[in-house]
Amino acid sequence: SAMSKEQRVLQYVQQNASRGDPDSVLAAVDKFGWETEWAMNLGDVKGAILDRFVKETAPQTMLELGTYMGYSAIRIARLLPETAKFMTVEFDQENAAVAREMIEFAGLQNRIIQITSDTADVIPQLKTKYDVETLDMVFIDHWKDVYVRDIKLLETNKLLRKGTVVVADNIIKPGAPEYAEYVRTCGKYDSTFHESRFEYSNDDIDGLEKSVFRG
Ligand SMILES: Oc1cc(-c2ccc(F)cc2)cc2nccnc12
Ligand SMILES: [Mg+2]
Repeated sequence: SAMSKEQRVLQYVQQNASRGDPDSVLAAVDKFGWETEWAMNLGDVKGAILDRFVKETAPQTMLELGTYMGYSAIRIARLLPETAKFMTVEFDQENAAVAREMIEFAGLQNRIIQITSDTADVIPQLKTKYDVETLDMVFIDHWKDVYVRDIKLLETNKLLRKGTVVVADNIIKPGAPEYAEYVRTCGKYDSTFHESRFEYSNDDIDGLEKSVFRG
């Protein structure tokens, strides 16, 4: 059967990037996104903001909700030391399969623990099954209507500690208003909005919310 868009992106990466070179993989995905087919990766513009947050935080334990094709997992993992523990969770089996190959092509399969499951099932297992004590950083980029459910699950499962940095994509487009309202008003976070551009768009506005848990 014909290839999916995600498989076309993977093929473009395999034919145009250098194996074991994460920056060339990111550049290829971004070139494809700008010039050929839009896709819902974080992209280069918002990606540069996430890079800055990851460098500032230098997390030893990191969690990503929503792997998609693996683009932001590669963005994050390329900045982490060998000793860091980084888990990324994807529910869709086909996207997870593309991500596994993209991460392997980038040579980062030893830096990334890829989990194919529902985040609601994984979060309560992180301490017991994945040997996590608390998380230094979280990147939320899956379905907007489960952002609030999942950050509350992180809280109730005692996975956040004073200073844990939670970054969320798509605050404007498609929008996560309940999430923004929650982190900005519940009193548990110091939250700031970082305006940017929607992925592979010169016109549409989007942005990342950065919320530091007060402990
Ligand atoms: O960055 C994103 C953008 C969109 C999206 C799709 C279609 C539109 F028209 C607008 C926005 C969906 C997303 N789902 C999960 C994670 N990230 C997403
Ligand atoms: Mg997104």
